[in-house]
Amino acid sequence: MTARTNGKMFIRQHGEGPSAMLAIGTANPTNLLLPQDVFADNLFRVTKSEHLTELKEKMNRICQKTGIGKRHFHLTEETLGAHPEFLDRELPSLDARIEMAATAVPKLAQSAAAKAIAEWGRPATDITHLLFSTYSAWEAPSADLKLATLLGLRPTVCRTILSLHGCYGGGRALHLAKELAENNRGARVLVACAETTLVCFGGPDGANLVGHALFGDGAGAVIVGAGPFGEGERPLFEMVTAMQTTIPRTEHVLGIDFHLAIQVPMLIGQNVERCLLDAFGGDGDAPGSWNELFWAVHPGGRPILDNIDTVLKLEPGKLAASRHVLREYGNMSGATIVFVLDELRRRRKEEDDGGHQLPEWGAILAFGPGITVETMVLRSPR
Ligand SMILES: CC(C)(COP(=O)(O)OP(=O)(O)OC[C@H]1O[C@@H](n2cnc3c(N)ncnc32)[C@H](O)[C@@H]1OP(=O)(O)O)[C@@H](O)C(=O)NCCC(=O)NCCSC(=O)CC(=O)O
Repeated sequence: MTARTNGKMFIRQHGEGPSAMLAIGTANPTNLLLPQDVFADNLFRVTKSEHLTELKEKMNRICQKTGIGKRHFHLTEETLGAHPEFLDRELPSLDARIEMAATAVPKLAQSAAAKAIAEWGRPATDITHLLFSTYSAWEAPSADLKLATLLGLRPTVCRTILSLHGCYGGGRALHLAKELAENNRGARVLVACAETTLVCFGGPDGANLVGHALFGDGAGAVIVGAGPFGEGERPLFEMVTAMQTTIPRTEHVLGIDFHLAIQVPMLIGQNVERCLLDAFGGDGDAPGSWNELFWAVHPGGRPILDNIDTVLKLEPGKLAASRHVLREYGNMSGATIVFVLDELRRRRKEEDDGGHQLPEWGAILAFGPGITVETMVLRSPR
């Protein structure tokens, strides 16, 4: 676009697409690290629910099947002791949760973002846009301003907060960052995602066991930019195309509380291939076998990954980065996909150093309430 105003020529230039991820950082709260095999004991003890023996047995059965080894949490037994209202749904607890999250969530995001910025190697003041995705912080001015201040971003940084997207928030933020970077020459977009379960935490009941067994706390950050790339900037994954799909008539099966309908893994399994074909621009342009790709899939739960393996006929190990993140951290909602991308690039580097032939093309799949699927086609620069 070119326009002439007061004799001055304004030219809006586009970046040289496609955009790319230039650096990745992750962080977890250090307050509490719980192995999954003691999670039920801990939960029922700290919530004074040990008399609910059948529920606890069921919790143990569920925990064993999650594919999770451990998770990090902001909330500790000590904090819960000071907030008995977090355990009793009859008592008002929203103000206390909001106040706690207002500090904890931007700080967690800061830890991840500082690592991404350090890897990127340029000053934080070179960031032009901030996209902060979280379901865990509700206040105004919003948590993106706090994060920008903590990081020392410049006053003209364009901030946007993405709220309540849940587990597809990371995918949505990356998708939006791609569009911003490609449409604004020189833009460097900081994507930050941070989630903490303290906003949904409650005493165990018949409906929230699976949520308790799956979710953990964490933050991820990615720097996204399009060419021309500066000295020292190294594209990790090119972001080639991106799509969002809402699966019709599934709006009631997933919410940002701990209630997850039992059909979720099946519904995702039934729909991912169509989303992928659309993202690749139709059946003719998709790879002959999905095994030709590398994969970054949101590990919403073990059966979700199992179903994707089955419907896409993936070879064992194709979802290894997702299974690793699920095992080490659990489901950290929108932040999880950044952990998967980080693990994926680590594994690819190791395999490359070992002389293995690596797939050039890949895909991101992230899911959340809606049911919404964010799909992105990636390419790894040679
Ligand atoms: C809960 C599981 C670990 C159980 O593993 P399996 O299904 O292999 O085992 P299973 O069939 O023997 O089930 C064990 C027990 O869990 C119960 N069970 C299974 N799924 C359930 C659900 N969604 N809600 C309530 N109970 C459930 C079964 O009835 C059974 O109870 P009993 O033992 O009494 O017979 C797994 O199904 C799982 O991870 N499900 C969650 C997947 C999911 O919806 N993820 C989306 C997360 S949300 C997300 O990522 C996006 C977002 O939030 O935005």
